[in-house]
Amino acid sequence: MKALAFLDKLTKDDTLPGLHIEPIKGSADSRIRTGRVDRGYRAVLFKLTEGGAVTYVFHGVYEHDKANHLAERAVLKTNPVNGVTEVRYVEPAPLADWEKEHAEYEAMAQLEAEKEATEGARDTAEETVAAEAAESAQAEAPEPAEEAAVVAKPAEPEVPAEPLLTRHGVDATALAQLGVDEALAARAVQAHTEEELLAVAEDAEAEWQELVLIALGSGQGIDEVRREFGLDAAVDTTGTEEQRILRGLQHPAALVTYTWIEDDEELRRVVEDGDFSAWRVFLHPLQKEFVERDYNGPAKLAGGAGTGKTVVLLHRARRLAAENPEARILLTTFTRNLADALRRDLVKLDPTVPIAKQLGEPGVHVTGVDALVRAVAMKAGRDVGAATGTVLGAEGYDLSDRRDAKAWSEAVDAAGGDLPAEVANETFMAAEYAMVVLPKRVRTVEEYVRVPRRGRGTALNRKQRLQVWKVIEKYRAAGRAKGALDFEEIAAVSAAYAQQRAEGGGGRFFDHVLVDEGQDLTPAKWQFLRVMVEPGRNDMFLAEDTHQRIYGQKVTLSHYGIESRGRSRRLTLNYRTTQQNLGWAMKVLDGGEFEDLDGEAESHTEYRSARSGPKPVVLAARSFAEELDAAADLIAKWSRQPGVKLETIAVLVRTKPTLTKVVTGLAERGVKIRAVEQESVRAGAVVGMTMHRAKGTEFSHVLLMDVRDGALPVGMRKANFSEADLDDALLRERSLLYVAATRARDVLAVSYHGARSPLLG
Ligand SMILES: Nc1ncnc2c1ncn2[C@@H]1O[C@H](COP(=O)(O)OP(=O)(O)OP(=O)(O)O)[C@@H](O)[C@H]1O
Repeated sequence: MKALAFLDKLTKDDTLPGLHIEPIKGSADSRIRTGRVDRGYRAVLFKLTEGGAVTYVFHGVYEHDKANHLAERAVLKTNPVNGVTEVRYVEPAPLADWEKEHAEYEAMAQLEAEKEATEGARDTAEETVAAEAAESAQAEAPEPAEEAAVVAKPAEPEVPAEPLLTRHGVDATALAQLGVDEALAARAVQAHTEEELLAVAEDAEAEWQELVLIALGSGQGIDEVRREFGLDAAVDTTGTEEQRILRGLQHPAALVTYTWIEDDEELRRVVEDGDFSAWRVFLHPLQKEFVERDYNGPAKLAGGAGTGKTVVLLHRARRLAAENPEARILLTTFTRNLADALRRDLVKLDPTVPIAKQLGEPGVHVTGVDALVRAVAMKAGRDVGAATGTVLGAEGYDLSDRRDAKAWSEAVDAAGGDLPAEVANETFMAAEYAMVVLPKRVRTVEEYVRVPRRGRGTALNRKQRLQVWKVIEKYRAAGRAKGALDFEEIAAVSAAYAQQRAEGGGGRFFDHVLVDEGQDLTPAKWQFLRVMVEPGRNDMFLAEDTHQRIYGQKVTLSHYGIESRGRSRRLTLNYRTTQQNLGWAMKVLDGGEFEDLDGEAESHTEYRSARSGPKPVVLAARSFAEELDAAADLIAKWSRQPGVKLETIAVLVRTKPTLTKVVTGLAERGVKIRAVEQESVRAGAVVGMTMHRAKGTEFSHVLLMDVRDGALPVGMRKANFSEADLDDALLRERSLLYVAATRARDVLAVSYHGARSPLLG
């Protein structure tokens, strides 16, 4: 906070007396300056003067003596191989210590910030300040949790004979050609395991070098890394040193560390917020590319949990809105809670982004996809008849009436026949309807016996198809009698209406469509989103993580008219959680087979984090009461740690009834906990949530409870499931545990009583 106030004053006037900007005698770089942040801490900066303009490069805030120690040795220069501007030290220094103190300072500043009022309006900046990312207090590695009652620790993997980078075909020469420091490269090529490489990478003085090593260690090809970080361009050596340094600060690799605070409005916002949320300012080069690039058709961004897919969508929405204030931009996702979070974060990113409240208004319209489907259906009004005719072969539905949950089993009973149990059940029928019948607009038995059933795991012969259609007819007849539609039907009807409206010259509802959590959408919803926008430049941008599919069936977009192949890329660096938590979560995925929305096999082995922390703890108990005791103790311990607020601790469980029991049980043991369902998280209590509700959220400490055999995977009536439906249901349970585990930023713990869940391996 104080660092931000310092930066703010500096952009106004660097001669302000309170700043005490001073050179250091005998410093290795004559540009170095230190400035007063408060009694005990000083900022370290470089002052560049070029063509009469002054630019400060903000290096960080340190305790007084360390600041001087650093300032004596730090040198700002460009990397001779690639031109990236970096800070180097004339002699190796114990950076880790300084960083620790830096983080302590941030934690202290955070506490003080709570007491202090934020400063008011700002004047226009005269200088430009390139600010280095301030390590946030939350990035501080917490104390390892004590491993009480631990029964299961992950087995230590065997160390392979060949070093990690050698196995990926990378040697010291290749690293030198990228511009990685010789000493760092020499150590990196010796690392045998990912953990060792991560430890080496953490010592990199330049952040881009750390990220490059992590990317190469995860198996990313060297050419791809070179392209991603802009290391393939020829170095421009013209001009003065000052000019080269300024140019090197604009390099894609430098922009992971430096940003330009020229825009006073931007700085004011960051200062007033009292937190320098890195995601608002610093993007990974690949994230930046996704924000800025134009695509001639639907583009897809895949990526593991916490790789910043949502961050990219928010920046992209803002970019599109800034480029064309008249543009109608849809930012949508699966649930209302997630849409609310997207809206909040978009406003946080930039309160000047126009938010469209009504369908058809210019600006960014942020809404859950079901709400949008209904809004479009309501718009259709009387015109909806033609659309229901196209989809269902009948008219006269009331769009506000929903089907009830038992409708499928009633239809199965009413149709009779001798279908095998694994077909004659609600799960199979609802999926057949959503995956084949509705998206293919099947209205008659003749159409149904001929329709391709691509992607459906269970084959049906002609006789079985006739019988399945009987069930579907019963289902439709019951709906018609009530005039009611289910969620999928209304999406298909709204899609048909929007299509007919566009074909009749009525135009589209949006100019750009951005979708988060795409893996959870059904075919009818994809078809609906497809017709919201005219095919063409920047029409659709989709973010997905197939490993996080926890609803519905696997969808291949090209089957439903959305062709993103050739415009698909993947983010692999996890910004949210530690390597230890991520490693644990990825092990959960090991037993499953996954395909993305392009129908390509998706692996999770490339996901990495640059952060380190304690290993996840698994607590075993003999009874539910004992599990609650252990959980209450653990939460009490977490909440006593400095800086940990209750609402940053979450307890996640598989089902709503378990949530009720856990919240009651923990409250009886003195834990201040609140169950959170539709509403958003409020301060002052530990958060209890179902794992489904936790999708898209994050907490510093996460405890997954009741992860026992019989509770996760949740009990299924297995006899009634076809093999394919059972496999898919189990895959979703696996994904759910992965989603839940990847909500933890710093500390993850898992508990169960009785026998552990088979998903724990
Ligand atoms: N470039 C960045 N710099 C710093 N932090 C970042 C960056 N990108 C993302 N983050 C942070 O990482 C976390 C995860 O980001 P985000 O929610 O966008 O990821 P996601 O891929 O959508 O995750 P999930 O699929 O798990 O919901 C957030 O706390 C976000 O602020």
